[in-house]
Amino acid sequence: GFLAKYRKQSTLPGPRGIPFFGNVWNHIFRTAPKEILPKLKRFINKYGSIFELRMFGIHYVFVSEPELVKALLSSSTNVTKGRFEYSFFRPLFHDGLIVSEGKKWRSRRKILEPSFHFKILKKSIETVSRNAEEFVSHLLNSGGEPTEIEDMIYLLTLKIICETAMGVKLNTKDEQQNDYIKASKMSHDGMVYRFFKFWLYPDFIYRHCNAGKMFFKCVDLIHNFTNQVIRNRKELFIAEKNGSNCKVSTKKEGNAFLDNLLELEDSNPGLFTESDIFEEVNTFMIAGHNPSAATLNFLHFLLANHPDVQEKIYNEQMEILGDEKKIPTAQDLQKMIYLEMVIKETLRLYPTIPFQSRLIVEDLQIDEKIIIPAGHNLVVPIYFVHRSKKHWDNPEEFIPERFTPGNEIHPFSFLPFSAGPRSCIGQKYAMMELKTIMSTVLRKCWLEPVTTSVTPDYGIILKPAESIIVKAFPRNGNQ
Ligand code: HEM
Repeated sequence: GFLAKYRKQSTLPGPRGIPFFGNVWNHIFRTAPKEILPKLKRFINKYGSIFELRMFGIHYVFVSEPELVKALLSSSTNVTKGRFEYSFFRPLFHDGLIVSEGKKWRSRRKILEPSFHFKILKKSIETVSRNAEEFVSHLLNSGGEPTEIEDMIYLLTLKIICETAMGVKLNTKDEQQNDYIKASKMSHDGMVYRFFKFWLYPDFIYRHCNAGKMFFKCVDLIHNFTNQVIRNRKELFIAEKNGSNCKVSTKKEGNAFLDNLLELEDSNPGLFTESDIFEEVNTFMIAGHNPSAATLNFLHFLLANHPDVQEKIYNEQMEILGDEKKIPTAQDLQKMIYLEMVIKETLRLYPTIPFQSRLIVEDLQIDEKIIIPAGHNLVVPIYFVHRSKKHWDNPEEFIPERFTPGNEIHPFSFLPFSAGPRSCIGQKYAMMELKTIMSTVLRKCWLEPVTTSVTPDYGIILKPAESIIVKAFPRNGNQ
């Protein structure tokens, strides 16, 4: 009977606001984007693990205590994304898995999940390895000179997702893929920019201003590239199908993601359409290359600055694989315990998706006293959950040993892939990809730092404010 239902006249702590604009206007909108993370940190320090920001009657409840986060992310009903801020995503993602809701999301998730089954992922290791080797030779071509790695890394992960999931090999010399990567980054920055400029919220205004025009130009470029990938694969798919009387699916075991969708279209005419294929291929091409690339960027930075960790990974690699050329098998990847600890520690310090939000569709009791009413948004600031002093010793430091198997870690204090029903569908894929790439890079290269410190920048994808520059030397060459 003591449950004090938290109503619109909030009893939750938070900075003071003004009517209509709430407290977002003076505390967030008027803050430079690079000051947002420090500001949110001050709020958490001041108001604790649950506080509220409000604007235009929309409530954002920030929850950073793992037990409370658990109530949210384990919920099977609160799986809808924050409707307002995710509406900025729609022109880019349409109604793909990242933003879809309700029945559509549930059925799509079920259809798409088997494409990321372990059996399928196993088949991608070789492709990932081959692309990683090409990346290593570019890196080593620099002859030990300071090299900015971000562009090379984005191209690497884009090529990997296109080849493994879409069955389309990109032409290295083709400028279009670089334009795609640039447009994809700019569209993300564009969405963040819009969020801070409330007068750009109405679509009819946004479409006519320079920022909006630039955003839609990027979206067009991205969509054209996606369509080209689909066309390329579809031509092959049709040719294969016409070449034999049997269905394509019976010929190949463990098809790539796009082949599965083409089969669905083929066997359910009218029910699974071209536009259904487009929205998911487009979604998976973006989500499948962007956070992995951002993570690899941070990984190279951390490893260049921690030679002891690099050496330990190298030793583990040699123990498992024996030499620098061997392509790892799925079992080999499973044995790379220390490398996995390093990847996890990188994702703890730099969770490349730093915030998640959910729309509460059914009143949610998150502890004995507090019920968040339907209609509010809950935001999990993962970046701060990962740096909480309560749950991590020396949280600001890079200590892979904290992930030694057997160490006790609250499962909801480490959420780089989120958790529960709406967690990352590509989590296993990403770990396979990151391990395979780092195994290839570190067996062949020794990294030294040029960039020695970074400041993470607020964004949909967490990125360093500075360019990451390293020097790469061959491991068994003239070091
Ligand atoms: C290090 C790499 C990655 C990280 C850190 C990451 C992180 C995340 C997180 C935190 C979410 C939940 C987002 C939210 O709640 O708003 C998510 C969702 C998603 N991720 Fe990943 N991801 C990674 C790689 C991938 C890859 C490789 C793919 C595809 C192959 C992928 C596809 C998706 C999709 C489609 C969703 C939406 C799932 C749904 O709503 O049902 N991600 N990811």
